[in-house]
This record gives sequence, structure tokens and C-alpha cells, in this order.
Amino acid sequence: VVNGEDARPHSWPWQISLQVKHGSRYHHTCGGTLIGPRWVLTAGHCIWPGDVYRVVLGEYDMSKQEGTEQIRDVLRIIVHPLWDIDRVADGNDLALLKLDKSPIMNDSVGLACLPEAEEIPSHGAACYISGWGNLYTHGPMPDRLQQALLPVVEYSVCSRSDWWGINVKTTMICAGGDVVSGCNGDSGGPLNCMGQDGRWYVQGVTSFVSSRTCNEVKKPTVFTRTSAFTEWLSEVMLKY
Ligand SMILES: C[C@H](NC(=O)[C@H](CCCC[NH3+])NC(=O)C(F)(F)F)C(=O)Nc1ccc(C(F)(F)F)cc1
Repeated sequence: VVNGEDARPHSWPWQISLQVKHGSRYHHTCGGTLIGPRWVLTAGHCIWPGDVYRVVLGEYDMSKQEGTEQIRDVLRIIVHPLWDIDRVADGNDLALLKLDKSPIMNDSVGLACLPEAEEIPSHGAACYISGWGNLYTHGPMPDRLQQALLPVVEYSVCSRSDWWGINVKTTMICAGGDVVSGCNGDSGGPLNCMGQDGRWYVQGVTSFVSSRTCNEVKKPTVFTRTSAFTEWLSEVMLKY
């Protein structure tokens, strides 16, 4: 997250760290969201065939053991059938991870809400990105979870030719801009938007930023819009 701030510890209890095994060690590769007792939602582009993953919940400061961390193995990975790593602009950048067992729900670990089908956050809705992604392009990863308030950018603006043009689809949400943005390593994490009921809904899953620089003018962060995939999400979680 570029130009964000340290989140208050465990204030986004559904934020997870997806960690990939390299040799005998695991390291953070993407964010994700706990949306069911045994289900984590992340980005399709976070998943590489053959890699071994684990999920860390209740994480805050990556440099410390805080006693709130819970580690779970990934039993099954279901990537959206239409996701294609070579066609990120086509969207469908989603994957569901089934955990071996549910984490213990407490002050540090909890569920995010999913929006209603086709619900679009209104322009100016208060949406926060959260993640342990780089603090700036080619910059360091933070130890502590970062957050930033990202203004939602209407599709009519985001799809202008000098913005994202045809690379943004209506199954995506644009948010942020040239000051605050997501950055590499935030992939798969949530765009948290407060609903009328005062609950937080994961309206987006962090998908892409400009390949030139994370916070580029007229290239807001692009999220997969979860309300466009409510049917697929419930089908998968019912079936597996
Ligand atoms: C370096 C930059 N990486 C990204 O944006 C990666 C996703 C990359 C998937 C495809 N390789 N996502 C992130 O870094 C994230 F944190 F913002 F989510 C990138 O490649 N951006 C990018 C690539 C293609 C297109 C487009 F399809 F529009 F041409 C737009 C942005």
C-alpha cells in the first residue's frame, strides 16, 4: 500500500497472509480474506500450479510472534475457471482456498461480509485497502499491516482511454489514484467498504496496478468486483 498508514492491530480480522513455501521456509506472497469458517478468497494470479501454500490468520506485525497468529494448511484451491494469467484485463482474477480446519474466531480472526449480487459501491463510498504489499514501487514490504482510504473511481471515468481504457471491465472496481494505491504484494487482499448497516463488506479483491508504477496518475488500483461473482462463490463453497 502506497501512502497508507499502520492499521490498528487486528482491525481487519478477516485479512490473511497467503504464504508460499520455498525450500523449508514460507514467505508472504499475497493477501486474502476469510469469507467463511473454512474459506479464504484471494486472487487467481496469486496461485501457481505446484506451489505449496499456507494461510496465516490473526497476523499483524510480520516481524514478531504476537500470540494471535493462527496457521492453517490449504486443503484445496479452486481458481475461477475463466482466469487466465496472460489476460489479466479479462478479469475473473479470483481463487478460493479451503482450509484444513476452521480457525478459532476471536478478536483477531473473524469473517468479512460479501455484498449482494451486483451491488456497486457508490462513488465516494468509504473503502479501505489493506495489505502487506510494498510501501512504494520496488520498495520494501512493511512489517505491520497497512491500510489506506481509497476513493472509488466510477467505471465511466476508469475506462477512459487515458485511464485504463478497455483494460477495465464492469466486473472490476477502480479505486485510489496517484497518491494512495495498492502495490505488489497487496494482491488478493480485500477492498473493505462500509455498508449502510455499519458492517464491512469485501467489495473488491486486489488485482492489478500499473506495470510502470504502483501509484500512477490515471491508473487507479483495479479490484475484482466480488458482487459480480456471488453465484460462483456460493456454488464453490457449497460444492467443495
Ligand atoms: C506489474 C503489475 N503487476 C500487477 O499489477 C499484479 C498482477 C499481475 C498479473 C499479471 N502479470 N498485481 C499487483 O501487483 C497488485 F498488488 F496490485 F494486485 C502488472 O503486471 N500490471 C499490469 C499488467 C497488465 C495490465 C493490462 F492488462 F491492463 F494490460 C495492467 C497492469
